[in-house]
Amino acid sequence: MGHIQITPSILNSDLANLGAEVRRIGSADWVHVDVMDNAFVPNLTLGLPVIESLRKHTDTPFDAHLMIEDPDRWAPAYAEVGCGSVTFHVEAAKAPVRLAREIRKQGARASMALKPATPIEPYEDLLPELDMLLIMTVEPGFGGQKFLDLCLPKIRRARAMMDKHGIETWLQVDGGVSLETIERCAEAGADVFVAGSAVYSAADPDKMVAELRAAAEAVATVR
Ligand SMILES: O=C(CO)[C@H](O)[C@H](O)COP(=O)(O)O
Ligand SMILES: [Co+2]
Repeated sequence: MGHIQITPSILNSDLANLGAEVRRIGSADWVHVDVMDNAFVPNLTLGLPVIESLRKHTDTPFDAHLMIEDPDRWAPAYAEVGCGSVTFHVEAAKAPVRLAREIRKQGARASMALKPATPIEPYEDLLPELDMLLIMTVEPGFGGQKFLDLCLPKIRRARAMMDKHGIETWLQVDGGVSLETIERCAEAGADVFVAGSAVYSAADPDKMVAELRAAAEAVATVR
Protein backbone atom coordinates (compact mmCIF):
# COMPACT_ATOMS: atom_id res chain seq x y z
CA MET A 1 0.00 0.00 0.00
CA GLY A 2 1.27 3.47 -0.84
CA HIS A 3 0.91 6.46 1.45
CA ILE A 4 -2.50 8.02 2.02
CA GLN A 5 -3.59 10.50 -0.67
CA ILE A 6 -6.60 12.83 -0.70
CA THR A 7 -8.09 13.91 -4.03
CA PRO A 8 -11.04 16.32 -3.63
CA SER A 9 -13.68 16.23 -6.35
CA ILE A 10 -14.62 19.67 -7.71
CA LEU A 11 -18.04 18.33 -8.83
CA ASN A 12 -19.85 20.04 -5.95
CA SER A 13 -17.71 23.17 -5.92
CA ASP A 14 -18.75 26.52 -7.45
CA LEU A 15 -18.39 25.55 -11.11
CA ALA A 16 -18.49 29.18 -12.22
CA ASN A 17 -15.34 29.86 -10.18
CA LEU A 18 -13.25 26.77 -10.79
CA GLY A 19 -9.90 28.59 -10.79
CA ALA A 20 -10.54 29.91 -7.27
CA GLU A 21 -12.07 26.63 -6.10
CA VAL A 22 -8.98 24.54 -6.95
CA ARG A 23 -6.80 27.03 -5.08
CA ARG A 24 -8.87 26.41 -1.90
CA ILE A 25 -7.46 22.87 -1.63
CA GLY A 26 -3.74 23.60 -1.71
CA SER A 27 -2.76 20.63 0.48
CA ALA A 28 -4.60 18.06 -1.67
CA ASP A 29 -2.49 15.47 -3.49
CA TRP A 30 -4.65 15.62 -6.62
CA VAL A 31 -7.68 17.50 -7.99
CA HIS A 32 -10.35 14.94 -8.95
CA VAL A 33 -12.21 16.04 -12.09
CA ASP A 34 -15.46 14.20 -12.91
CA VAL A 35 -16.11 14.08 -16.65
CA MET A 36 -19.70 13.03 -17.48
CA ASP A 37 -21.20 12.81 -20.97
CA ASN A 38 -24.92 12.30 -20.30
CA ALA A 39 -24.62 8.88 -21.96
CA PHE A 40 -22.55 6.61 -19.68
CA VAL A 41 -24.18 8.42 -16.74
CA PRO A 42 -27.31 10.61 -16.65
CA ASN A 43 -25.43 13.84 -16.01
CA LEU A 44 -23.28 16.28 -17.97
CA THR A 45 -20.29 18.15 -16.55
CA LEU A 46 -17.17 19.32 -18.38
CA GLY A 47 -14.50 18.08 -20.74
CA LEU A 48 -11.18 18.71 -22.43
CA PRO A 49 -11.37 22.50 -23.06
CA VAL A 50 -12.33 23.31 -19.45
CA ILE A 51 -9.60 21.04 -18.08
CA GLU A 52 -7.04 22.57 -20.40
CA SER A 53 -7.93 26.06 -19.10
CA LEU A 54 -8.13 25.00 -15.45
CA ARG A 55 -4.70 23.33 -15.57
CA LYS A 56 -3.10 26.80 -15.55
CA HIS A 57 -4.71 27.71 -12.21
CA THR A 58 -2.94 25.20 -9.97
CA ASP A 59 0.23 23.13 -9.72
CA THR A 60 -1.69 20.26 -8.08
CA PRO A 61 -1.94 17.38 -10.56
CA PHE A 62 -5.30 16.41 -12.06
CA ASP A 63 -6.97 13.05 -11.53
CA ALA A 64 -9.52 12.75 -14.36
CA HIS A 65 -12.44 10.35 -13.77
CA LEU A 66 -14.03 9.69 -17.14
CA MET A 67 -17.66 8.60 -16.89
CA ILE A 68 -18.07 8.55 -20.66
CA GLU A 69 -18.89 6.22 -23.52
CA ASP A 70 -16.01 5.30 -25.82
CA PRO A 71 -13.08 6.01 -23.47
CA ASP A 72 -10.91 4.09 -25.97
CA ARG A 73 -11.26 7.09 -28.24
CA TRP A 74 -11.14 9.93 -25.72
CA ALA A 75 -9.08 8.96 -22.66
CA PRO A 76 -5.57 9.50 -24.15
CA ALA A 77 -6.52 13.11 -24.96
CA TYR A 78 -7.02 13.80 -21.23
CA ALA A 79 -3.39 12.79 -20.68
CA GLU A 80 -2.38 15.05 -23.56
CA VAL A 81 -4.04 18.12 -21.96
CA GLY A 82 -2.05 17.54 -18.77
CA CYS A 83 -3.99 15.18 -16.48
CA GLY A 84 -1.48 13.21 -14.42
CA SER A 85 -3.90 10.34 -13.90
CA VAL A 86 -6.66 9.19 -16.23
CA THR A 87 -9.39 6.77 -15.10
CA PHE A 88 -11.70 5.01 -17.56
CA HIS A 89 -14.63 2.75 -16.66
CA VAL A 90 -14.18 -0.92 -17.53
CA GLU A 91 -17.92 -1.15 -18.29
CA ALA A 92 -17.39 1.32 -21.17
CA ALA A 93 -13.95 0.29 -22.46
CA LYS A 94 -13.70 -1.97 -25.50
CA ALA A 95 -10.01 -2.87 -25.01
CA PRO A 96 -8.94 -1.99 -21.44
CA VAL A 97 -5.36 -3.31 -21.70
CA ARG A 98 -4.68 -1.46 -24.93
CA LEU A 99 -6.26 1.67 -23.47
CA ALA A 100 -4.20 1.55 -20.25
CA ARG A 101 -1.02 1.19 -22.33
CA GLU A 102 -2.08 4.10 -24.53
CA ILE A 103 -2.68 6.37 -21.49
CA ARG A 104 0.75 5.44 -20.08
CA LYS A 105 2.33 6.14 -23.47
CA GLN A 106 0.91 9.68 -23.26
CA GLY A 107 2.73 10.11 -19.92
CA ALA A 108 -0.15 9.75 -17.43
CA ARG A 109 -0.93 7.14 -14.79
CA ALA A 110 -3.50 4.67 -16.11
CA SER A 111 -6.47 3.83 -13.92
CA MET A 112 -9.59 1.70 -14.30
CA ALA A 113 -12.89 2.16 -12.45
CA LEU A 114 -15.55 -0.36 -11.41
CA LYS A 115 -19.17 0.56 -10.70
CA PRO A 116 -20.62 -0.87 -7.45
CA ALA A 117 -22.14 -3.94 -9.17
CA THR A 118 -19.07 -4.73 -11.31
CA PRO A 119 -16.97 -7.56 -9.83
CA ILE A 120 -13.18 -7.35 -9.53
CA GLU A 121 -12.45 -11.06 -10.10
CA PRO A 122 -12.58 -11.05 -13.96
CA TYR A 123 -9.94 -8.31 -13.99
CA GLU A 124 -7.35 -9.79 -11.62
CA ASP A 125 -4.84 -10.51 -14.40
CA LEU A 126 -5.23 -6.96 -15.71
CA LEU A 127 -4.13 -5.27 -12.46
CA PRO A 128 -0.38 -5.13 -13.35
CA GLU A 129 -1.32 -2.99 -16.37
CA LEU A 130 -2.81 -0.34 -14.06
CA ASP A 131 -1.32 2.37 -11.86
CA MET A 132 -4.58 2.68 -9.93
CA LEU A 133 -7.87 0.83 -9.51
CA LEU A 134 -10.95 2.93 -8.63
CA ILE A 135 -13.74 1.19 -6.74
CA MET A 136 -16.89 3.31 -6.83
CA THR A 137 -18.76 3.50 -3.53
CA VAL A 138 -21.85 5.17 -5.07
CA GLU A 139 -23.52 4.75 -8.47
CA PRO A 140 -21.58 7.14 -10.70
CA GLY A 141 -23.35 10.28 -11.89
CA PHE A 142 -23.84 12.62 -8.95
CA GLY A 143 -22.03 14.00 -5.94
CA GLY A 144 -23.53 14.03 -2.47
CA GLN A 145 -24.85 10.45 -2.46
CA LYS A 146 -24.78 8.05 0.47
CA PHE A 147 -21.74 5.77 0.79
CA LEU A 148 -22.52 2.13 -0.13
CA ASP A 149 -21.14 -0.18 2.56
CA LEU A 150 -21.78 -3.15 0.27
CA CYS A 151 -18.64 -2.13 -1.68
CA LEU A 152 -16.28 -2.71 1.27
CA PRO A 153 -15.75 -6.46 0.69
CA LYS A 154 -14.72 -5.71 -2.91
CA ILE A 155 -12.12 -3.22 -1.64
CA ARG A 156 -10.75 -5.90 0.68
CA ARG A 157 -10.62 -8.48 -2.12
CA ALA A 158 -8.89 -6.03 -4.48
CA ARG A 159 -6.26 -5.22 -1.84
CA ALA A 160 -5.68 -8.94 -1.22
CA MET A 161 -5.17 -9.51 -4.96
CA MET A 162 -2.65 -6.68 -5.15
CA ASP A 163 -0.76 -8.09 -2.17
CA LYS A 164 -0.80 -11.56 -3.73
CA HIS A 165 0.69 -10.25 -6.98
CA GLY A 166 3.12 -7.97 -5.11
CA ILE A 167 2.09 -4.96 -7.20
CA GLU A 168 2.09 -1.29 -6.25
CA THR A 169 -1.27 -0.37 -7.85
CA TRP A 170 -3.01 2.38 -5.88
CA LEU A 171 -6.55 1.62 -4.68
CA GLN A 172 -8.92 4.59 -4.89
CA VAL A 173 -12.44 4.93 -3.47
CA ASP A 174 -14.93 7.48 -4.78
CA GLY A 175 -18.43 8.34 -3.57
CA GLY A 176 -19.78 9.36 -0.19
CA VAL A 177 -16.34 9.51 1.42
CA SER A 178 -16.41 11.71 4.54
CA LEU A 179 -15.08 11.78 8.09
CA GLU A 180 -17.84 9.28 8.86
CA THR A 181 -16.85 6.70 6.21
CA ILE A 182 -13.16 7.18 5.38
CA GLU A 183 -11.90 4.93 8.17
CA ARG A 184 -13.94 1.99 6.86
CA CYS A 185 -12.35 2.46 3.44
CA ALA A 186 -8.82 2.77 4.81
CA GLU A 187 -9.26 -0.31 7.00
CA ALA A 188 -10.43 -2.25 3.95
CA GLY A 189 -7.22 -1.31 2.11
CA ALA A 190 -7.92 1.86 0.10
CA ASP A 191 -5.08 4.38 -0.05
CA VAL A 192 -6.42 7.13 -2.37
CA PHE A 193 -9.60 8.91 -1.29
CA VAL A 194 -11.91 11.07 -3.40
CA ALA A 195 -14.13 13.39 -1.37
CA GLY A 196 -16.39 15.92 -3.04
CA SER A 197 -19.27 17.23 -0.97
CA ALA A 198 -17.42 16.54 2.31
CA VAL A 199 -14.62 18.90 1.25
CA TYR A 200 -16.57 21.61 -0.56
CA SER A 201 -19.40 21.84 1.98
CA ALA A 202 -16.84 22.45 4.74
CA ALA A 203 -16.23 26.05 5.85
CA ASP A 204 -12.51 25.49 5.24
CA PRO A 205 -12.02 22.88 2.48
CA ASP A 206 -8.25 22.64 3.00
CA LYS A 207 -8.72 21.95 6.72
CA MET A 208 -11.16 19.16 5.79
CA VAL A 209 -8.48 17.67 3.49
CA ALA A 210 -6.12 17.57 6.50
CA GLU A 211 -8.80 16.01 8.74
CA LEU A 212 -9.65 13.34 6.18
CA ARG A 213 -5.95 12.54 5.76
CA ALA A 214 -5.44 12.24 9.53
CA ALA A 215 -8.50 9.98 9.90
CA ALA A 216 -7.29 7.63 7.15
CA GLU A 217 -3.69 7.61 8.36
CA ALA A 218 -4.81 6.70 11.88
CA VAL A 219 -6.24 3.35 10.75
CA ALA A 220 -4.26 2.50 7.59
CA THR A 221 -2.01 -0.50 7.86
CA VAL A 222 1.43 0.29 6.53
CA ARG A 223 2.65 -2.67 4.52
O1 LIG B 1 -17.48 10.29 -9.41
C1 LIG B 1 -18.24 10.91 -8.72
C2 LIG B 1 -19.72 10.76 -8.91
O2 LIG B 1 -19.96 9.91 -9.95
C3 LIG B 1 -17.70 11.91 -7.71
O3 LIG B 1 -16.30 11.89 -7.75
C4 LIG B 1 -18.15 11.62 -6.31
O4 LIG B 1 -19.52 11.44 -6.22
C5 LIG B 1 -17.64 12.70 -5.36
O5 LIG B 1 -18.63 13.34 -4.68
P1 LIG B 1 -19.10 12.95 -3.19
O6 LIG B 1 -17.86 12.84 -2.33
O7 LIG B 1 -19.99 14.07 -2.83
O8 LIG B 1 -19.81 11.61 -3.28
CO1 LIG C 1 -15.37 10.73 -9.42
